[in-house]
Amino acid sequence: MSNAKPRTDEQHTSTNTGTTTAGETDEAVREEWTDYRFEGEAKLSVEDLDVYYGDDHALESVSMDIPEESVTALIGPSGCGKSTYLRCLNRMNDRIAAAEVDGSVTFDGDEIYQDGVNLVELRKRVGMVFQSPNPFPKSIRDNITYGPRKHGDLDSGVLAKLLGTATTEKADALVEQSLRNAALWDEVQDRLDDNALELSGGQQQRLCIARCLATDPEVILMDEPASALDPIATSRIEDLIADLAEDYTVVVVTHNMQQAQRISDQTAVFLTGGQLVEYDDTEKIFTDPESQRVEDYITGKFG
Ligand SMILES: Nc1ncnc2c1ncn2[C@@H]1O[C@H](COP(=O)(O)OP(=O)(O)OP(=O)(O)O)[C@@H](O)[C@H]1O
Repeated sequence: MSNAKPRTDEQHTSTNTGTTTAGETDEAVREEWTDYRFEGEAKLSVEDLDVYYGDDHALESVSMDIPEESVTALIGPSGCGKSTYLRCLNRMNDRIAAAEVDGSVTFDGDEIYQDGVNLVELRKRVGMVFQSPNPFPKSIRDNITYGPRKHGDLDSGVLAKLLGTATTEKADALVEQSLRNAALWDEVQDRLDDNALELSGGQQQRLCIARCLATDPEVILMDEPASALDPIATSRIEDLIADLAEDYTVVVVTHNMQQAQRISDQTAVFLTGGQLVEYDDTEKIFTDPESQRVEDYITGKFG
């Protein structure tokens, strides 16, 4: 999965008391706990991000680098800002009239919060999968080809170059490739013209992932992608996420701490007030967190 590496002891020196030492502020300590270092490039880099919904300060000065080709889990109690944070990464909060975003997010080094950014292009490169499967009420095939057709990608652009010549052949190849990558091909290859709403919930969610893959993203944002699914379907989604991380940068919100431990390379813990309190290798977060509040949260003492 990831090439992310833990910090060295010199870089990672705070104690496990959750309290401040003389002269330090809470902020200073938290910054140290959230300054996750890794080898390789940051795919997304978030700096001093604040989000307000009217008077509600939903995210408070969050800074966080996300390593490429790995799984980053976002955990924390309800209302702590995980979904808000996720939506900042492809500017989906722009669609919420009350949301005001302040700060910087760079994607491959380019600022996404600047004038002139092509949001359609951004959201193709930074795709999103939601909590409840939301396939279009169309055939399985059309669910996959809808986006690329709408954006003309079957006739020009990267997908066209990748996928043969005639448009129909390109579409067939795209459908098969996307469904294979979403681990759904074997189950639906004989029913591509059936309505997607006839699929099971777990199949619908994998179709939504396939639909996202069909637009050729580099990052996949997932907001509790398995919370509406039964244990078997959840397990398939978890396996799929692990596979996807070989080629994509995956950021996933989950309420399920066992799931975060199973699927992620690094975990960010948000707590009440929209604060990122600790960000580190998943194993470290779940076995030896620095913050007492994080320890209390992951051991079920609150939240
Ligand atoms: N569209 C919105 N309009 C107004 N306030 C919102 C909106 N979306 C979220 N909020 C507020 O922002 C805060 C953070 O919400 P958010 O959904 O990001 O948290 P979360 O950690 O994802 O919660 P959950 O785990 O319950 O999904 C909450 O106080 C919430 O009420």
